[in-house]
Amino acid sequence: MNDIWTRLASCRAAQEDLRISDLFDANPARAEVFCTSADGLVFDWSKTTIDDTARDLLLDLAEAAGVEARRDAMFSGARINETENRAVLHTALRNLSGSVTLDGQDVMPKVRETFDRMAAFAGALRDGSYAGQGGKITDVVNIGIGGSDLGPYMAALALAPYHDGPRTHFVSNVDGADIADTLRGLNPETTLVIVASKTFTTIETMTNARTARDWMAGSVTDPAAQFVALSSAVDKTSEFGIDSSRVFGFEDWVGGRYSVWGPIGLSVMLAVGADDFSDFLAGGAAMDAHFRQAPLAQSLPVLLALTGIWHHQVCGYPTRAVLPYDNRLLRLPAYLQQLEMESNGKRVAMDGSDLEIDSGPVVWGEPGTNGQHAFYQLIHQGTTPVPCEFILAARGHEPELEHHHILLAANCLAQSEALMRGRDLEEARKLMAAKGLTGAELDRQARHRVFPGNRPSTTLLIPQLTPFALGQIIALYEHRVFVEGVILGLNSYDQWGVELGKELALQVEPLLSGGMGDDHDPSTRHLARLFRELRYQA
Ligand SMILES: O=P(O)(O)OC[C@H]1O[C@](O)(CO)[C@@H](O)[C@@H]1O
Repeated sequence: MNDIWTRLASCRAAQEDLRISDLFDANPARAEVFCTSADGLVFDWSKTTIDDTARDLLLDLAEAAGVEARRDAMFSGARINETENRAVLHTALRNLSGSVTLDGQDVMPKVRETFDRMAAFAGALRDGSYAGQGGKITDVVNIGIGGSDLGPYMAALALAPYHDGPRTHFVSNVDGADIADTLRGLNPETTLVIVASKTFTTIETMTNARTARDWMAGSVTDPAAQFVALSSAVDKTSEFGIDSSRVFGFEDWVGGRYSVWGPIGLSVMLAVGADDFSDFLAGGAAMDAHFRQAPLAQSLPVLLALTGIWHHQVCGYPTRAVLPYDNRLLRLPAYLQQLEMESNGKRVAMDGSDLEIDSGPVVWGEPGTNGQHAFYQLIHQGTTPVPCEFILAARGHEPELEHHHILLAANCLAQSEALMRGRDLEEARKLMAAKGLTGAELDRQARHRVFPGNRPSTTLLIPQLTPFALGQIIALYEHRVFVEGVILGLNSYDQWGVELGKELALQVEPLLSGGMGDDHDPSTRHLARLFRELRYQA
């Protein structure tokens, strides 16, 4: 592999004066050749500096890393999460007719049974046969954090046009403002609280769950009857007092950030119904089938991963932006931040050695067109290129507002064109001359109006943001993370990097109420003292 990395570096070095537009001149079919589709999803990666040589080397890299063998190992239930000795089988949650054996046992009967229980509960809640102590459930509050919040929250917003169940709310932050603002205005007698936590020990979630239970107990005689638990620690859910009929469990082979497909997605199922939720699963399963069957050169997850590797590890661009031109994908960037950065933000390889190459990039983003009026200035004219990943649906859900959708789409395509094309000094000078400027002032003003261009982007085009398409998109990004992780040689499925801060928070807490805390550094002790002083000032 080292040899391929070296050749990739040389290939990039040889591109010093290359402009993406030159690649289109050299190959009139580039727009079609560097555009790959699967099951209605179109991935355009032509507006990048990946030329034929780079593409072939990147594909060699995927092959040399053993992506296909590792992929097959994942789907077959091998314990590829080696630092936690766990299988990685979230894909089983979306392929209900499949069969997967783990330690000699078929895991699917339990998965199907849990799905059926979820669907029955969702049906009962939606038709009112399961009700709160004040009548039909009107509001559902999902309490969770990280993967127990970001996935369902993102999906519930994305599927708003399909939402015909109770209102859904999401509380994640331990900041009391989050739960206070959410519960204010809700009726405890018609509210269902979902405690979503894989471990059922996460301090933020358990603190919020207890606060919600106290809130409920102020109004109803049996608060626990309006609580549901989603967890892989089923024993802990009974300690909390939730009846086993409203506990939906899952196994440790479902990672937190990969868990929206199972019980953690219950809030989404309550909102849109079991049929639409099944379509979401079907979209994920269709992407799984594509990933397993398509050759590397035709595989959307592989190509998305390889553009990521090219931009970050080869070109050295430190971040990438995810820019959905779809307001309902508002939480997709936040969701992908956890998916990508918690999975691939690591400095040690699977075998315990230091990673010899940069791990995953910083991921960030915001829906267009809002981002255009905020940070696109930097994307167009800042000194560091930001590879942009545009996402666009051909159809919206508001036929009466079609002109909005056309404008939205025009902006999306215009941005990727502008990023690639740029505007040179000569053109900028002409613009300034047309405004009547001359001499040094013309030069000065023109320079500010130059766009360097040659900035890479990809575009994912979907027919419409349906439950099926959302499932495809999420599974696509999950597998992209997997492929990048295999190429980098790290374990995408653990998250040891979140532990130290959690441990120290428990030790800092007494310091804030006046404890000695000699174990802490001078700055932390000083800040804690200032915090106490400010807190107790009148
Ligand atoms: O579902 P749990 O166990 O409450 O964990 C929540 C989140 O905390 C983490 O473990 C670390 O922040 C995430 O991986 C996970 O999604």
